[in-house]
Amino acid sequence: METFGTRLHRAVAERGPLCVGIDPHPGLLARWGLPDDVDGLARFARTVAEALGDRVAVIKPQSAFFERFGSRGVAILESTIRQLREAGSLVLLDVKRGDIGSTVAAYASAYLDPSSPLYVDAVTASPYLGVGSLAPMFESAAAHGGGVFVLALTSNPEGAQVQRAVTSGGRTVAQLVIDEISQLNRGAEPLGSIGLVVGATIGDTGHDLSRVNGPLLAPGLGAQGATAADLPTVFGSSLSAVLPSYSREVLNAGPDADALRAAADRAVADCRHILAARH
Ligand SMILES: O=c1ccn([C@@H]2O[C@H](COP(=O)(O)O)[C@@H](O)[C@H]2O)c(=O)[nH]1
Repeated sequence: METFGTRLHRAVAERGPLCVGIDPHPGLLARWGLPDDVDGLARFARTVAEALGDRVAVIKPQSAFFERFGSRGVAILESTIRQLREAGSLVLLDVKRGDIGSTVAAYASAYLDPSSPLYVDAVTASPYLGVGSLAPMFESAAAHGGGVFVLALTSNPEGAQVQRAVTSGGRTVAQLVIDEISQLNRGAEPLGSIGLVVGATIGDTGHDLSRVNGPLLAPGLGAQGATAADLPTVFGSSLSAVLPSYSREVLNAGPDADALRAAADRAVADCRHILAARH
């Protein structure tokens, strides 16, 4: 079975280095002329999947915007995931789950087991109950060719308070997370399947990402103020592993499918140019 790292490496080679988020904010629904209800959600998600599912490497539905409509919203999330997978994009579900290990095992069944209705290629996970508590997700990912992106240095300004706190061993919390994930990816070719989330907004991280050997998801581009030109400062010599992620910047171009495609094409061109320059 192919690993997620291998599948991601191929998808990026074929479609370009880009992740587009599906974040149906109430303001975006209004901008698209859609009602802020389940029907509006369904039309929004279907439009993005139809426009981008066959051309963007990774699509990242933000679970919160589906969950806010309860079980009907989750049903739309399920059908959106199916539609995206059928169209050929890898689906990264942004759920940022984390808990004690026995509960993480249930999250692993929900998202990384192919028999689940919410089965996706990869999920985001929070390490703040200890990186080891996420082991059931890592094991399930390994068993089924899935991936996990663990929060390390997030794009929001509040994150630093926790992530840059210094542990008893002298490393920051973020560096501890980075080092543990680096261990999990050791020796993987062409890329490990356990990634990290590192915001494109944060400037020079002051952290060592050189041994991660896994994908580095970079949210914060566009609406949060970062641009592709910021990526070299943030990622330095690890630039080749970066998966740039945009949500509102691309979604603002909708609902016209051609305009959505053009916005995604612009984003991928900007990123490809910057990432290629530093290889
Ligand atoms: O550090 C992080 C981790 C996750 N996110 C998520 O990414 C998108 C960003 O949306 P934009 O519209 O491109 O700002 C959103 O779903 C966040 O929850 C992040 O921004 N930062």
